[in-house]
Amino acid sequence: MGLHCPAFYDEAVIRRPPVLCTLKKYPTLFFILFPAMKILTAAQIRQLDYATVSEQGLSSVELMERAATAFTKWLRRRWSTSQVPEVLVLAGPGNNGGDGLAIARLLYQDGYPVRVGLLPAASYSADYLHNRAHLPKGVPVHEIGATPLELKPNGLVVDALFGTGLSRPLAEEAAAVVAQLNEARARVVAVDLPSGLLADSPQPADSPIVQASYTVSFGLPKLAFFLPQHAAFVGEWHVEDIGLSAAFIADAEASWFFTDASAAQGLLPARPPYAHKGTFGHALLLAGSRGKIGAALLATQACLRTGVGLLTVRVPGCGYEILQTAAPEAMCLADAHPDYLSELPDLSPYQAVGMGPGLGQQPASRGVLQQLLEEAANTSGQPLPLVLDADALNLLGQHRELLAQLPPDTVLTPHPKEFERLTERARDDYHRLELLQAFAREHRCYVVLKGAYSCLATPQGELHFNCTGNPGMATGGSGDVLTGLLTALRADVRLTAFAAVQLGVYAHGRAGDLAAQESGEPGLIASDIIRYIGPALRELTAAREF
Ligand SMILES: NC(=O)C1=CN([C@@H]2O[C@H](COP(=O)(O)OP(=O)(O)OC[C@H]3O[C@@H](n4cnc5c(N)ncnc54)[C@H](OP(=O)(O)O)[C@@H]3O)[C@@H](O)[C@H]2O)[C@@H](O)CC1
Ligand SMILES: Nc1ncnc2c1ncn2[C@@H]1O[C@H](COP(=O)(O)OP(=O)(O)O)[C@@H](O)[C@H]1O
Ligand SMILES: [K+]
Repeated sequence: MGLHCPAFYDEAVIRRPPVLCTLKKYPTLFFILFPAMKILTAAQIRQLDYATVSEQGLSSVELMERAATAFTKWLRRRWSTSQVPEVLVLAGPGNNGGDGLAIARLLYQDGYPVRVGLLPAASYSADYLHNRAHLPKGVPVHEIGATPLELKPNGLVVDALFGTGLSRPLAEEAAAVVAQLNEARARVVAVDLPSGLLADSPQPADSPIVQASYTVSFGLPKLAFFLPQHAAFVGEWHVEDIGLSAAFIADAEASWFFTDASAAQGLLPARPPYAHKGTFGHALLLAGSRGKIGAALLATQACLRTGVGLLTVRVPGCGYEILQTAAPEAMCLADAHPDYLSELPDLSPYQAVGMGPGLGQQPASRGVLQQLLEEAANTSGQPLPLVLDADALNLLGQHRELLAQLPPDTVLTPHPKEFERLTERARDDYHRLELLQAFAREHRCYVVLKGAYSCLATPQGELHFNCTGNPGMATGGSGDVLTGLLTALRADVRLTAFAAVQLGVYAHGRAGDLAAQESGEPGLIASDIIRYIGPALRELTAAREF
């Protein structure tokens, strides 16, 4: 999906049976749910191909036909024959090109005006040759690479040059074709992957890569789709089910995952009928400084709306009346200092503490953070769950010696800039993921790297990409809402740390999506997200068991 692409907020998605799921903004497309929503490497995807063929007694050409049929159905749903003056299918020499030739045949049979451009190569895959031989005679075919592409205005280009078999950057004829497509700003639909893009690993910054408007992929999303640096190449992405081996996917080793509706559904236990407020925990928020009490208030309201049993908020003196007036459900402890936090209250009543929104970076507030880390680690039994955000992270970045004191399972929610302050400047998005994985492992914490596909790193080194949220949430205060939400879920002792963070990040994005249905993306403000936390959590709550 491209960061620029229109969001799609469809409440119906979560009402689908759990076996079907959908990705983020494209609930029109769904695929079979595998137990853990894994993202496989290109090498594993090749093995998956073989496993599917042998398990289901298929020929590889039959699997290719499934892929081509799925792609063609997708295209037909989007554009009718009368809406496109021409579909130019560009086919490379491997199975991606084979898919393209099968797609050209199917589209031609459906009545689309199809033309095929073949990229010459020293050798071709067997399934490519099969589909080349079965291309109907009525489809005009010509070579591409040496001569300029002739692109019809408003025509569609199907990019089937290279997919997961790409082994090196594109050069010569292939690079020339990509340059022409990109220069012409052609409307390109990529088959499986935009040609020239590696599925799961870094490549030189100047690699020729097709800038697709849409990418229609098969079975599972590729890691490359989740990285902001690829938004201009991948465009709006979709994954189509082609019945790949569920058994192979279930057994495959993976450290990359994605959280979609099916993965998040049921993560929140229903409230027991005889519950009392103690059942859901007492949370403490340490937030706000003069001029930024709003951040504390947003976190407060989000924490309340997430269902915390009791909430106490510690704000500087200037925030006391604001908090008491705007959030009567919360208790308020005013700090002795009027402008910023200078003292840590007694932690014994609390099941979780959130710190950071609007905090400021005063030395006294750093002292509060330091004391919090020490006391949270030294509580009897399990360490006190912490959620650290915003200026709490910036203070950690300035005093990295404090990182060694993070209690295990602490949750950190940096945006990329804050994460950089905790580690180092990342060369690219892949390097940032490496830093993220290493940081979460070393400090035995959960880190939510916030963005379009927020990435949750676990102490075990897993990376989970979240599939909810929209660009309307790129507005001040959205992160404060997440802090409040996560603090409430960490105070709920019924949830593991992982479930609380995975659920919280998903629900935050889902609340933003529901809010955007009402307000539109530009009109969305952080308070709107808070109003939809309840409806988002209702969707995700497990059935009550007696
Ligand atoms: N698994 C699945 O789920 C399914 C997969 N399917 C489809 O198969 C696709 C993968 O097909 P694939 O393995 O044949 O690889 P593909 O991308 O066509 O390229 C390989 C060819 O390109 C060549 N080549 C490589 N790099 C190059 C370069 N830079 N410049 C020039 N040449 C280069 C390479 O040559 P070599 O590296 O050996 O020199 C070889 O000839 C996958 O993306 C999907 O579309 C579906 O049909 C069914 C379900
Ligand atoms: N384009 C986007 N798509 C999805 N979610 C987004 C997008 N932009 C921002 N968000 C979400 O909004 C929140 C912004 O947090 P943050 O940058 O800390 O904002 P602030 O500090 O202003 O509260 C994060 O949870 C992030 O994942
Ligand atoms: K392609």
